[in-house]
Amino acid sequence: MSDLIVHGGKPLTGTITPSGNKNSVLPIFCATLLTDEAVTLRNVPDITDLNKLVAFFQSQGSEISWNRDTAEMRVCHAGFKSTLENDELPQDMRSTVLLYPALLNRLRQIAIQANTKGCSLGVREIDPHLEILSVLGAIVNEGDPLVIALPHGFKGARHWCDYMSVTVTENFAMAAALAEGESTLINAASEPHVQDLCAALVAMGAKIEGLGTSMLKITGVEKLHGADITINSDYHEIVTFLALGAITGGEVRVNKALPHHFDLIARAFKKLGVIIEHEGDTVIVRRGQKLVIETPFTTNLLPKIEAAPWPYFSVDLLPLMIALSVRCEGTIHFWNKVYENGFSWIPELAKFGAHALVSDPHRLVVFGNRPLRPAVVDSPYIIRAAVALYMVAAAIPGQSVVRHAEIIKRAHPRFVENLRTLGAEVEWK
Ligand SMILES: CC(=O)N[C@H]1[C@@H](OP(=O)(O)OP(=O)(O)OC[C@H]2O[C@@H](n3ccc(=O)[nH]c3=O)[C@H](O)[C@@H]2O)O[C@H](CO)[C@@H](O)[C@@H]1O
Ligand SMILES: C=C(OP(=O)(O)O)C(=O)O
Repeated sequence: MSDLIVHGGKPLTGTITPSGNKNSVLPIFCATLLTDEAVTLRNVPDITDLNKLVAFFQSQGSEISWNRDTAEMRVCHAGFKSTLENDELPQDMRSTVLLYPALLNRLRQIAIQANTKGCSLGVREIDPHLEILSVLGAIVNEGDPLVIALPHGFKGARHWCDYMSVTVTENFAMAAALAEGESTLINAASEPHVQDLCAALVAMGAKIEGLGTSMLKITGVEKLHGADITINSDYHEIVTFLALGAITGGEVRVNKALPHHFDLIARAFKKLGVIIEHEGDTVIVRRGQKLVIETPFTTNLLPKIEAAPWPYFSVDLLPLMIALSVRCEGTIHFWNKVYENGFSWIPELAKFGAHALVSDPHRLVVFGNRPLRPAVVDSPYIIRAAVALYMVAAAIPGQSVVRHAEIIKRAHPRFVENLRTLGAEVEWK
């Protein structure tokens, strides 16, 4: 059941309620291990990454009750064992790194693989994580596996990151929340999910200033406590359904959006001719958008969408814009300032008849509106590349197949069910 069988060419129309953001729920779920008190989580998405972490915590003695129908979960780690049952932490997901601060706090020593895999967008570095853990008092012993020890607990410190890393910032916040003294992180990431984690830590009793900025100041507290936390909607999923409406010519409404996330996202859509509207917390793409790439006033400038750490346009949303541009009249340049392997899947687009040139590992030019045909394509291990390939298939009359698309389940529960409510003909096989 890993391939998507797609009968495309129909305008997708209807209303979607998005699920909780994977990149918010995973760090928040890992942060629950920082307390022995019960934490309630709401709007919890039933995704494979989270299920792996749940299985890991349960094998360690944590009590977890998860009502998947109401998306509510209660977590209590009072019974968490003092040694690890299994040498291996959950695999094939970047968020495994987010277990380090709480595990070190509880166990004082962990062994980890230097090669933690997330999406195959590029080298997923471990060094900046080891660096912040060391700065905050941990000792890293070379070897395979690497052994990290925390003999005396985390100690507050000041650190300036090489670059704004999402999970490094999240790990710093979790470790510093229970460190002795004050900590400062400069060049911190500020993605909505980083802000969500910091807000969740504050709800658990942490003292954090600078949420949403590039400098976090954290005063360590002795203990964190239980809390009731609602996971925010997944803006990646919201953009996915809006982009699907636009590429198929249908009208899609997505509710429960946070409008303040959408200024730059709406600008990116507009560069592709698509107008995004808001009615309260509902975001709308109207039927029959004219997919034409906006012409800049500056002569001899190729229109571009560039992705970098927030508040730039999000790199995880770039594949969705690339897919949309394939149906647009005109030529556009995409610049992925983050990952060196983010365009590895572009040759698959050519199988549909699309014309796209990867000019270097970070830059792509799409020559839009070429005649398209159904195709059988292979998804890489990149969530939104699989979604992007589906988007193009959904826009082309006839049967296409997106092989190995099951990676979508890492982030988007009920993906196919949601598509069917919009009138899509699609199934897992
Ligand atoms: C679980 C989770 O939250 N995963 C997200 C998190 O991964 P993650 O936290 O792993 O991503 P990072 O922010 O660390 O960036 C990924 C890689 O990009 C490179 N890099 C990044 C920024 C930069 O200015 N310079 C640079 O070189 C580094 O090699 C880095 O290892 O953030 C990524 C970037 O938004 C998203 O794609 C992932 O979905
Ligand atoms: C890259 C992603 O996730 P991860 O960092 O977990 O691989 C993603 O969600 O697109």
